[in-house]
Parts: sequence; structure tokens; C-alpha cells
Amino acid sequence: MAVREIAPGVHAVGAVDWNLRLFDALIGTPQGTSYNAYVVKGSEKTALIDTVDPKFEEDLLKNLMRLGLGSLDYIVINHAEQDHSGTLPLLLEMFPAATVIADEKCRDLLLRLLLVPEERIRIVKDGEALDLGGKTLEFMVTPWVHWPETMMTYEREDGILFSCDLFGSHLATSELYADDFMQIRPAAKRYYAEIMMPFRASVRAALERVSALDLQVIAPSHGPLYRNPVLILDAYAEWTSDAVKNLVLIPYVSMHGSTAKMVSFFTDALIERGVEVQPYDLTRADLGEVAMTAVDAATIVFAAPTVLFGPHPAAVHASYLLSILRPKTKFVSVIGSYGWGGKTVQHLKETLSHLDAEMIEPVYVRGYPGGEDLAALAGLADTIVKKHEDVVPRS
Ligand SMILES: Cc1cc2nc3c(=O)[nH]c(=O)nc-3n(C[C@H](O)[C@H](O)[C@H](O)COP(=O)(O)O)c2cc1C
Repeated sequence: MAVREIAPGVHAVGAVDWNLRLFDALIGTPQGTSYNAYVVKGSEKTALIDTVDPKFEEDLLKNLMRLGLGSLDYIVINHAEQDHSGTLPLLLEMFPAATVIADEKCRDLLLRLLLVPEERIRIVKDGEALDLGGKTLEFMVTPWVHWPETMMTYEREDGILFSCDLFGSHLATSELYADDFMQIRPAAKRYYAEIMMPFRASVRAALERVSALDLQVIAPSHGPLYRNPVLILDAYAEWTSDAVKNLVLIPYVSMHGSTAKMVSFFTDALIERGVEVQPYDLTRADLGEVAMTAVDAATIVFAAPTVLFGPHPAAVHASYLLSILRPKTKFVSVIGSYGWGGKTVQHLKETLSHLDAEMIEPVYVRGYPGGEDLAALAGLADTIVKKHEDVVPRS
């Protein structure tokens, strides 16, 4: 990514990863990503805010050269994850006078993850400020806005918040700003679902602090920047709120069509009752989209057949992933088909019990669903409608 000016003396110097398709060896990134880093140059001192994934160290170094930076006084590390901190060891070699600025927990992680020499790190506390000469950096320690050590940096004079992973999106684009928010929104929501959703309470607390700032620009560490911050702040307020939609998410898998028949009937039954439904066939679904739907869904119903005495492995993977992403879903249930016996329902119930959601009695049937089985599914749809009446505001 070319060097871009955000305000006088403040530049974006990060890199775009156009081709990344899997992040953390776990989540799909169909639109690539970027690793954003920023230079803030005061009249006295110069700071680099975050670095880039080590795969892109050359891009960062070139950008620093293009800015004509002969020296760096500070390298602020908001987050110790290697996609933001990984180039630090090289930078410390190249800029021997630079001091690393980090909070205490980040210091501990930098020592362990990157073997950074302890004497190069200066610890800052929440609310502490660093004067670069006409540019003041204020540090906001926001634990569990992804990892335990996460921090944000606010540049007071220009009203720029370097929010690190908060408000990020995995989106490779040549645009510096997310001016067309509706175009960016799905990528921002996907990022929230995959990265931030497990920490909804901490994110909400951070959101309150951020909303009180005089904000001109939000500059996250992935994806485009926001120079109209209210749009992303409003979206986050909605996603992190307790409100759910009249929506049922159905992740399902079926080998020979019995569970698929149940899903098809159940989907229609919910639609007929005025409930929005989103089924995903787990053999081909993008789990990022499943997670995005889980951001709003009042109910999740897992649908899986029994394979070797337990749930089909595709359902094991997806249910475990959803249980650790911790959506605000209020109700869960299980449907599916078996041949002779096993522990599918117990297994999925146990996994889904990690969500703070009420379990509605599963409908688990032997073989291909007959009339009574379909009636039981219609009953489940009726129950869901009633449950939703209590938690979904009427429009
Ligand atoms: C590889 C394989 C393993 C199976 N293991 C079990 C099992 O351990 N217990 C059981 O009750 N049924 C088992 N079944 C039978 C299926 O659960 C049953 O046929 C079910 O109706 C399949 O649902 P589906 O058509 O949605 O795939 C197995 C089927 C297959 C293909």
C-alpha cells in the first residue's frame, strides 16, 4: 500500500494482503485483508503505531523510507498478535534508539511471543499521554477487546483513534476510507462476528469510551478507515446490544437426505409462521457467513445425522466454533436423524450449553421423517414463534 496522508504529520504506512483467504488458519477472508500501520510525526518526536505481518515487512520498510524517516523514537504496540507486532524485532534492529510503548500485559506477551529485549519496552498505563511536539498520543487500555493486552491510541490534536482490531475488517482495497459504508458493512460485520463477538461485553465498554472522544477518524489495524465514524459506531452499538432478530439460523448436514428433508420442512414451517430463516449446508457453507447470521439470530437450530454414535463431524466443528464465538442467541435446539442409536443429541446439547441460551426440546427421529416427525417439527416451529414473542420487539 502506498503511503497516504491522514492529517498533516500523520500517515498510513501499512500493507495490503490481496490474496489471503484464511486468517489465523481458521477463518475465511474471501476479500483478503490489510495490516495497517501509521506514522505520527510531531515537532520533537516520531512514533510508529503498530507494525505489519512479517510477510509484509518490506512494504512497511519501503513506506518508512518514502516518508524519509531516518529515525524512529517510539513504536507503539497496541496489540501483541503477530499480524501487528511481528515486524517489531526487525524494526528494533533497524532503529536502535526506538523505544517500544506497550501496556503491561502487552509487554509480557512481547517478551514471550517475539523475544523482544525487556529494556527496549516502556510500559504505559491507561490514560497516560505522550507528547511528540504538537501531537499528543493518549493510551486507552482496553483489555479483552480481542486479547487480554489490547490497547488503543488516540491522537488528540487531529481526533484520530488508532483502534487496532476494534472496528477492523478483513478487506483488501485500494481505498483508504470506508466512505461507502453500506459496501463495507458486510466485511465489518463478518470481522465483528469472527473476532470481536466473543468479547461483546468488553467491546461494548470500549464503545462507550470511544463514543465520548472527539473523533474525526477511526483508523483500525485491518481494512479501511472511517472519517465518518458515527456509521461504524452505530453498527457496533447494534451488534453488541442485547437485541436479537426474529431469525432462526439452521446450520445443517445430511448424508442421505433425511435431515435435509427435516430442514426443508422446518424452514417452510418457520417462514409460514412469519419467522426469518437462514439454513446453511455445512458441507459447502462459509463459516464466516454462519457466524455473521449468528450475530442477530434469536435462535440457532443445529441439524445433524448420527455418524459412528455421535454428530456428523461437520456439525461438531461448526457447533464448537459457534459455542466459542458466543453469539447473543437466546434459544437453541437440535434436529436430525439416526439409524440405530448414539449420543448425537447429548453431544450437541453439551456443546451448545456453553451459549447462554435456553435449550428447546430437540426433535431427533429414526430414519426418514414421517408424518409424526413432521408434526413434531411443526410443534418446534410453534414453540419458537412463542419464545420469540418474548424477546423480539414487535415491528
Ligand atoms: C458412515 C455412517 C455412520 C453411521 N453411524 C450411525 C450410528 O453410529 N448410529 C446411528 O444411529 N446411525 C448411524 N448411521 C445411520 C444414519 O444416522 C441414518 O441413516 C440417518 O438417517 C442419516 O441421516 P441423513 O439422511 O440426514 O444423512 C450412520 C450412517 C453412516 C452413513
